[in-house]
Amino acid sequence: MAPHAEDSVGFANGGGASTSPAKEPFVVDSPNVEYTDASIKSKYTYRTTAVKKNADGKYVAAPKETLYDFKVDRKIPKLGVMLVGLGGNNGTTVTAGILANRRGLVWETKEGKRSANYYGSVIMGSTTKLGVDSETGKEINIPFHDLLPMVHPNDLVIGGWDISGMNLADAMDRAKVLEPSLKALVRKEMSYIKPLPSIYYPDFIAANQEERADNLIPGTKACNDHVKQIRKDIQEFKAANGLDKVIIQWTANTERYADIIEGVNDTADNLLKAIESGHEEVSPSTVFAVACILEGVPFINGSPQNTFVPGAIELAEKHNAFIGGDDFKSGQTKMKSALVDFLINAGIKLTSIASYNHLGNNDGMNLSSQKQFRSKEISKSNVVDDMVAANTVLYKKGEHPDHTVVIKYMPAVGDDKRALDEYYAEIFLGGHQTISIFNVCEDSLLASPLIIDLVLVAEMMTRIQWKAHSADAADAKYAGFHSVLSILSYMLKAPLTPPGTPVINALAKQRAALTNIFRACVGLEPENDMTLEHKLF
Ligand SMILES: NC(=O)c1ccc[n+]([C@@H]2O[C@H](COP(=O)([O-])OP(=O)(O)OC[C@H]3O[C@@H](n4cnc5c(N)ncnc54)[C@H](O)[C@@H]3O)[C@@H](O)[C@H]2O)c1
Ligand SMILES: O=P([O-])([O-])O[C@@H]1[C@@H](O)[C@H](O)[C@@H](O)[C@H](O)[C@@H]1O
Repeated sequence: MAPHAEDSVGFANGGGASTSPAKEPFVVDSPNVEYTDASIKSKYTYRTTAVKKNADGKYVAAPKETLYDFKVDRKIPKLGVMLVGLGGNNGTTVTAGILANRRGLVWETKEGKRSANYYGSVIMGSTTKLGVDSETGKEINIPFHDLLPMVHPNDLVIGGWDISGMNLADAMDRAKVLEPSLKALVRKEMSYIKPLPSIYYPDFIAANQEERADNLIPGTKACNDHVKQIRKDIQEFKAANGLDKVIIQWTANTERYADIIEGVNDTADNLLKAIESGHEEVSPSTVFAVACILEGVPFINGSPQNTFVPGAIELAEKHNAFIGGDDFKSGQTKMKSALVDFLINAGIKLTSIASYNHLGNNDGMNLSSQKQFRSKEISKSNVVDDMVAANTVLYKKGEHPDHTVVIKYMPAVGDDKRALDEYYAEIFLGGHQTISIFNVCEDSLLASPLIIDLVLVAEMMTRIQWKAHSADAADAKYAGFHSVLSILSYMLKAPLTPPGTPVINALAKQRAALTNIFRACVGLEPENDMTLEHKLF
C-alpha cells in the first residue's frame, strides 16, 4: 500500500517547513564568523596536542593547530522520519509523544495533571553553556536545541514499516506504555496510521515474533525486490507529504548477528550481489540499510545487531550516505557509561560489574531467544572498554573488571524494566566499595526521546559541511562529515565509528564531542570549565 499523507503524523501548521532561517537566540560576534540568509560560515582553529616519544622514551607533547572552514545551511527542512518497527513499543510511543507535544496536551494521572514534554531528549531537554556574562561573570546557558538551526520535533512527519499491520492506536494499546487518559487524546490520529508492509526473514528474530508477521512485502530479497520496494516506499512517503528530507531509523526487533562471509557481505559489491541473489545471510536490517544508502537517506540502527556489515559501510562511503548506530543507550547502560567514567577517573579500581535486568515487553520476549540476547549482550558488555583502557595506573594491559549481563523476560512488569546493578571496587589500603543500584527504567519512555535526538542530530549533520582552510585552497570544495556518524554516540550503546577510529563510550566525552562540534560550526571555542576569570584576579 503506498504511503499516503493520512498514514503519517503531519505538520503542526499543516504547512511546510520554515523557508527563512529560524529565529536564533544568539549571534556570534567574530571576524571568523559570517552570517548570510542561506548559511553560517566559520573559520575554526582546531587545537589539539600531538604527542610522540623521544629517544629517551619520554613523551613530547606539542600544541597543534588545524584550520577548518565550516558551513551550516540555515534553511530548516520539512523533515520526515520513517521508523522500521513503527508498530512497536518505541514506535508507537515516540509517535504519540510527538503528537502530544505538537498539540500541547495535558492529561489526568493518579498523581494529577501531566503535560507533554521532551524530557530525556538531550537536544530538547538540556542546556549548554554559551559563555560568561561579560559584566556579571555569570554563566549563560541556552537550550541545546538553539545551538544550531535544528528541526523542531513537533514538525516531524512520521511514518514507517512494521511486519505487524496493526494500526498505531491498537498497537499503542498492545504496547501498554502510555496512560489511558493520554491515549484517549491521541487515539483518533494514531488510528489513521497503518505501518507499511515490511520484510520478514524468520531466521533473524525470535520464533516467538512470527504471530505478529501479517503485514509483509511480497516477493523475496532476490533480484533486489525488497530493496526496490523500500526505496519506492521512501520516495512515495516523501512525495505524499511534500518533504524536503527523510531520515530512517531501525527500531524493529533485535536480530541475531549476521555471519561476516567473504564474497557475501565483506565488500559493497559483494553485498549488492548477495542481495541480488537472495543470499540467506543478509538480514532485513541490512537490506533496509542498503536501500537507504542507495536512496541517499540517513539510516540509523537503534538495535544491537551488526546491521552494518563491512560491505554496508563501504557502500555508504561510496555513496557519501550517512549511517549511524548501534543500539539506543537508554537506561542501564547509559547509567553505566557515566558511573564507570566517574569511578575510574576518580582512581577507584572497579573490579566487577554485574548487570541484571528483567522486563516484560515484546522486546524482552524477543530477547528471551539466545541468539537475539547475544546481540544485546555484546552491545551492553563493551561499553566500559575505552574507560578501562585509558587508565594504565589502575589496570595492567589486558586487565579489566569482571562484567556480566543478564536479561530475563518477565511479562508481568511490561515495559517498566527492572535493572539491578552491582559495582564492586577496590579502594584505598585494601578497602572495597560496593554500589548497588535498583533502577526502574520505563524502557520506551527512555528510548523515545533518543529516537528524536538521533533524527535531529543526523538531519543537522546533512546541513554541515567542512573544508581545510588554507590560503591556496580558496577553491577547495566543501564536503560532508564521514559517512559513519560517530557524533551520534551519546544516544547509542555500541557507537559505530569510521573504520579504524577509536570507540568512545564515556558519556561525558560523548556529550562534549556533540556540544563542541556544534559550537565549532558557529566559530566558538570548545566548552571548558577552567573559569580562570574566577581564579585569576
Ligand atoms: N529502551 C528501549 O526500548 C530500547 C533500548 C535500546 C534498544 N532498544 C531496541 O529497540 C528495538 C525496539 O524496541 P521496542 O521496545 O520498540 O520493541 P518492540 O518489539 O515493541 O517493537 C519492535 C517492532 O518491530 C517490528 N518488526 C520486527 N521485525 C521487523 C521488520 N523486519 N520490519 C519492520 N518491523 C519489524 C515488530 O513487529 C515490532 O512491532 C529493539 O530492537 C530493542 O532492543 C530498545
Ligand atoms: O539501554 P539499556 O537499559 O542498557 O538496555 C536495555 C536492556 O537492558 C533491555 O533488556 C532491552 O530490552 C532494551 O532494549 C535495552 O537495550
